[in-house]
Amino acid sequence: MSIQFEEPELTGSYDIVGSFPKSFGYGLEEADMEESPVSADQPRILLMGRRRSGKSSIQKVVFHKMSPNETLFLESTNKICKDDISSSSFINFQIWDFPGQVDFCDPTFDSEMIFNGTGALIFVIDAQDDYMEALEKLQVTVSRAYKVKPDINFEVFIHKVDGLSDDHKIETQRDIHQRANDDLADASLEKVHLSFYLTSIYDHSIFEAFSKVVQKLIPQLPTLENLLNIFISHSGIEKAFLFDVVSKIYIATDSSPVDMQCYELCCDMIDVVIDVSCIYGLLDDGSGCAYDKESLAIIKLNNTTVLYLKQVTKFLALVCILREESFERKGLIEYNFHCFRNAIHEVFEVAAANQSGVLKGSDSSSGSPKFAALNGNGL
Ligand SMILES: Nc1nc2c(ncn2[C@@H]2O[C@H](COP(=O)(O)OP(=O)(O)OP(=O)(O)O)[C@@H](O)[C@H]2O)c(=O)[nH]1
Repeated sequence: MSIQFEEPELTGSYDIVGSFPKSFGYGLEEADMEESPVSADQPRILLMGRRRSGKSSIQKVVFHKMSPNETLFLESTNKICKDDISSSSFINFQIWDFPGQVDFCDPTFDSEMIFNGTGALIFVIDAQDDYMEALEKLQVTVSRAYKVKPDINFEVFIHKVDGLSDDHKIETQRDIHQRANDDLADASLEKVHLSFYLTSIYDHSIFEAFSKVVQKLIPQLPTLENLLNIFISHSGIEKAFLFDVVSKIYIATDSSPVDMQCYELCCDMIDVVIDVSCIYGLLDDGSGCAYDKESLAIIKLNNTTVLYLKQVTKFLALVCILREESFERKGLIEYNFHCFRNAIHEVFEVAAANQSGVLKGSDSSSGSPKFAALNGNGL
């Protein structure tokens, strides 16, 4: 495998002890750009479930780069932990990690306040344990939340599946799916939709699942997918992901199916780029950014595949997979990337303007970007 990096002057100060830099050092040139896909009052993603089901581990591994083995030493959570990740991530949500023993009958539990600002409720079930009690708790939790805010997305993580055989995983998912929906029907809540995911912190499944949860909360998702589709079809690219760099959650991808191996390859590429930048890209005094608007990396694999990463905004990166022969038209890809990047900026500028009540004129995202076609003609 040959690795070719094009990393112009990366500067910044980082603590690189086995984790992502805390001060990510985003380029000041974009500091004034509002990237939030959601309103300023920050909707929440709640992590609920029984004790020791793995809630804090999920939050630490996905958003704080904790290694899965370190989660063995996490102490039990005994009060609601509110984590605001918006300063380092595109994802402008608060993650609220609930203690497993939370009691809905407790008068101090203010369900109105807790569920009202909630976008998604993730209920974590330990698949290695007896899940009957967890299912009871799921039903009570969903009933409570649905009463307060019926449009919450209810997401069920069937977690710790690393300990299960493939057959056992499928059987467990089928059983939990069936029982959970039966319980809701018994409570006359058959119209509530639950989504199920098989997850583990020991592989990329937790990132994939979180990606899907977050995507449902991004109002601009159809526009982003559309832009990615146009970009790849005009550039000879096989697959493209728009990544939140700090969490490795993909906030959008083109409409071709997601292959887990491709996703893992792209996640690994982000790790390599940021690690190399942190180690070799900073100035001697430790100042600068590990990831800025010049960040670009190209990795050629020994199977005629090329990985291409480029900065889109201070939190987002486009990571593409393409064939070596398509990469011969590098100029075309770069030109189309430029159009794509501008379009993404417009999408979020319009979103920010809408949030602040200032509507942009006809030069908004509704105008389609002028991508060049594979034969080189403008569209
Ligand atoms: N095998 C396996 N173990 C996991 C996984 N996720 C978490 N764990 C382990 O599960 C245990 C409990 O994890 P926590 O994250 O503390 O669980 P919690 O739900 O936050 O627990 P409370 O704070 O008590 O509610 C830890 O020992 C983790 O290492 C997983 O995907 N696979």
